[in-house]
Amino acid sequence: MSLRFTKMQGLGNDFIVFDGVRQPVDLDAATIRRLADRRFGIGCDQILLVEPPRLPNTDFHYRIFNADGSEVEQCGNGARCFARFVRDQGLSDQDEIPVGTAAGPIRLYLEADGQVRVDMGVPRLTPAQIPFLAESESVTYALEVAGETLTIGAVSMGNPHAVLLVEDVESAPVARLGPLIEQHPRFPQRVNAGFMQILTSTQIRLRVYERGVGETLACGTGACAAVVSGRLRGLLDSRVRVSLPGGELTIEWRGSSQTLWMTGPATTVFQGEIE
Ligand SMILES: N[C@H](CCC[C@H](N)C(=O)O)C(=O)O
Repeated sequence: MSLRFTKMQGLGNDFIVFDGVRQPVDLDAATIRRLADRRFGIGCDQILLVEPPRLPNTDFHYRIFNADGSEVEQCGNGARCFARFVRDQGLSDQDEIPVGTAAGPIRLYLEADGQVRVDMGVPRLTPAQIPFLAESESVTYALEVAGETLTIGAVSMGNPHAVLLVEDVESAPVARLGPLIEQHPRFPQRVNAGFMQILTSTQIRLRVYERGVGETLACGTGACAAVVSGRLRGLLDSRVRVSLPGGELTIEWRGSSQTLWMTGPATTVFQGEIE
């Protein structure tokens, strides 16, 4: 069976996007791993699948698979590429696109300048919502990792994130601590690990070791989670520029039960067909 696909990227976080509305797409974990492989397959961080709507008042359903084959609840850079894809493929002619995900509905807005703005919903902070094993909700938690006691924030944007403060992202021990945090037993669904350097109250630098992938050039939900954690710690304002290795996102969050907004680019790289 041959499948048409579109290769896309958001700040270097790259995706294979399949139209599951006009062609039947059935992806098992082994197929996903092979498609995502950068030598034996097409190569990507995540696979995005566009499907007919499942939730009321949505135009599409949005499924996300990590390169390791795991299906996950949310992907921020992918959401922006999703909006660009459905417009460019003629699946939608709207500038505002309500989309259902495993984490609930989000709304995508195609902006005049080509950027995409996403209503990412309200951050989830209780241990049960992350999920994270902790006695009670706290702004930060102590996490024992390889004999060290780390101070982390724990935030869900539908998918789980642990956020550490570091002095300098360049020298942060991402390769050493990333996998240890990702697999930590207190995160029963594993976790994405963000390493945040606060530059000012309106600008941070961030590197993310992503669950199911490893370090990526950018992580949209990771940027959201980092700003939430920084703001809860009293270190960040409500509008923050997040500089990731692959480029910059703008995150806006007014705190508590307010919705969080992410704005950034979405780029089509090439289209193809694969057996
Ligand atoms: N690795 C993430 C999914 C992709 C998130 C990231 N690519 C983004 O832009 O939000 C997880 O397992 O929850």
